[in-house]
Amino acid sequence: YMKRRGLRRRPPGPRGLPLLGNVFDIPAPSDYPWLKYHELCKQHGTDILRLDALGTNIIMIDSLRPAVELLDKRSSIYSDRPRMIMLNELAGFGWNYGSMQYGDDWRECRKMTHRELHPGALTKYRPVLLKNAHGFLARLASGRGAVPAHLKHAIGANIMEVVYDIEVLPEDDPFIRLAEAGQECIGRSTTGGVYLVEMLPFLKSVPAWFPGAGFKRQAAVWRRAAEKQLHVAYDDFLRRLNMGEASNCMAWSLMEEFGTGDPVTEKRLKATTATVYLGGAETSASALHTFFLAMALHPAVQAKAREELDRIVGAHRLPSFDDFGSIPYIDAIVKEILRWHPIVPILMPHKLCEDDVYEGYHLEKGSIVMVNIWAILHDESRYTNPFAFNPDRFMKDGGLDPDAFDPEEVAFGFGRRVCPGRHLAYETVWIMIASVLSCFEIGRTKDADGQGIELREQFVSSFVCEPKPFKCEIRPRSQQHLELFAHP
Ligand code: HEM
Repeated sequence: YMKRRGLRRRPPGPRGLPLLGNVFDIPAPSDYPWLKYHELCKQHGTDILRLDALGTNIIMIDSLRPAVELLDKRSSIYSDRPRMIMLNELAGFGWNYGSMQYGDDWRECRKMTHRELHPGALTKYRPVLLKNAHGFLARLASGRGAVPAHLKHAIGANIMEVVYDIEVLPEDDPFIRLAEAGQECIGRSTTGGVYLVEMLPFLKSVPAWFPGAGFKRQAAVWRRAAEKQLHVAYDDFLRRLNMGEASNCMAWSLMEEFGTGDPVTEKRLKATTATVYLGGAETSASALHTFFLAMALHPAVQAKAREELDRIVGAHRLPSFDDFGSIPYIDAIVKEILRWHPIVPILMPHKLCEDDVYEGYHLEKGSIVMVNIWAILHDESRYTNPFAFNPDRFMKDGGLDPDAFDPEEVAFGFGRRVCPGRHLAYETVWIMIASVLSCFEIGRTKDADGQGIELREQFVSSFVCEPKPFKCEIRPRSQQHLELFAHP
């Protein structure tokens, strides 16, 4: 057997050190790992790279073909997740089905989510998305506060109402704050290479006071956030349900459908709603933050979008979901936002649960498989001039070009783990963008001499990627446009 094993060809990668393998080749999360991994793949002339992290194989996929071939077409063996000790076991997020291992609990949670968030079911939540988009316009018109905070509020408001029928407070809402804490924990604990405990599971039993066991103290803090996120909103929903006050929302429909008599079902229902709350509260806000930067940098794109909005929607009403599918340039902007600086540049890790062979390479059972989403969406053979923000790349003869490769195929992941919130995310981002561009112009902030101050295309390096803080000016297009929505 050893002999056969020795003959098996593994995917290329940097030569590792004895025992430690490639721990020093694994890019730090703060170091734009998608750029580093792409570089490594180029150095080794491969689009499927192998690294050894203390005995665990990491397979990093750098192009579309192997991603689709393995994660989509062979999804029955590529849909597990690694153990994620920090997140699932130490920090108490084991209920989060996004990081749960493949199995019945995960499958049932996904089914529950799909039932509520597939495109047909989503139409019942469109009024919520529209209302919160208008609330966002009012906040922009107020001239107070910063865009990212308004975005987090609008997206948080959507998710709380869709999932639990909870109306959030105008400021400082505790449910939104909880979601932020949860996101921070996920972001910091899942980025490969952060916590040594992932690679050396025996460290899990080191007591928290032991020098170097800072991860345990951190986990204890996150554990409280994890507990709250699972229980607080759900309990609030149950309380209102008992008083006959909770109405149509995800928790309510799932309860109608599945009942709560059975404790296993109730556990799954609670985990499903909490996972959607966790997964849905930040990602779309980051995408929209990217949108504001792109618009401040590209006035011509705004002008073109406004021209289309004026022609299709007119100047006397705001866009609504009746226009969904009929303003192609807005879809082109959404697609380009997903592509230009992908919100999740490196796919959440999948785990291969059987030995497999791809193009003569042996891929070992237990390997952690990741995809460089950023690299696929910047592949020059697919997108000319990939670093430029250019929605027109998706347009042809005034409509969407059916031959342009759609970033949605990649930006939301692959196979059985594909993002279950992708339609909700798309519709949310779409209505927000259409609404904002109908009423406002986004421009550079001017300095004392009336010159636009320099604006940089800089992004944070983290699991969920968004622009670094920047200043821009948001001007209503006219008084008439302001009168299209209620504002204080
Ligand atoms: C622009 C917004 C979004 C982007 C770019 C995005 C992207 C992703 C990606 C790349 C994955 C990993 C898929 C994989 O492992 O193959 C994922 C998983 C997930 N997303 Fe999203 N997402 C977005 C919005 C949302 C929203 C709004 C929700 C909630 C409704 C959500 C809920 C989830 C959940 C629960 C998972 C885990 C799925 C599983 O492991 O089975 N996401 N998302």
